[in-house]
Amino acid sequence: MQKFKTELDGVWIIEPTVHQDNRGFFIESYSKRSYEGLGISQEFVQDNHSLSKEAGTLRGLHYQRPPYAQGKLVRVLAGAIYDVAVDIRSSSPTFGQWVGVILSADNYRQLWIPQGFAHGFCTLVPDTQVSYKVDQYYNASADRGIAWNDPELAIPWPVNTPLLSGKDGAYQSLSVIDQEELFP
Ligand SMILES: Cc1cn([C@H]2C[C@H](O)[C@@H](COP(=O)(O)OP(=O)(O)O[C@H]3O[C@@H](C)C(=O)[C@@H](O)[C@H]3O)O2)c(=O)[nH]c1=O
Repeated sequence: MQKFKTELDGVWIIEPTVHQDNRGFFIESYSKRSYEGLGISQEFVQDNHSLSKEAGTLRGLHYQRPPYAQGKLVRVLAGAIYDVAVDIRSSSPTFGQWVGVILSADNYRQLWIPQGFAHGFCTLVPDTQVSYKVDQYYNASADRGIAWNDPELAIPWPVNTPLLSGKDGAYQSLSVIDQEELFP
């Protein structure tokens, strides 16, 4: 298992060791001791799993406001996504910057996104299934979002007219969100 830095402090790409044989493959998709060895020692309290039927489905950009902020360990079980983490730590020198990484069932890559980031992804192929562990429970009243097409973020999503939920079509740009709603 290896981890690779991204442009944003705290966000890591993880590549598990893949054991291939004549039947297929085997990976440890999470192991407390191995991830602690990589510096990811959060306790995960919830696992999430979503299916997006169409290519070009965009979910995001989502976060939970403090004190309910979530760290997320994201991977793809089927298909592929362009996965994005946006730094929303008000005191961060990289506030408002983002990283985008392709995660797929074929590359086995995972993205570790700690608390203090908004997260979103766009599917690259039909029937994409995404799974992620989170270190805080879901809290509907703390659920927040940033416009996927915020012109200041200018994220190069793979499609111009993604399939969105009603909620995701209505979020505002990061620059107009109150600092107390973000991460310290
Ligand atoms: C996120 C979440 C949603 N729900 C419910 C609320 C709603 O009825 C339904 C669908 O929720 P959403 O539309 O928010 O699902 P979705 O757009 O897939 O939201 C997810 O997007 C990605 C990018 C993330 O990073 C996640 O943390 C989460 O915000 O599921 C839960 O019960 N538990 C949860 O943890």
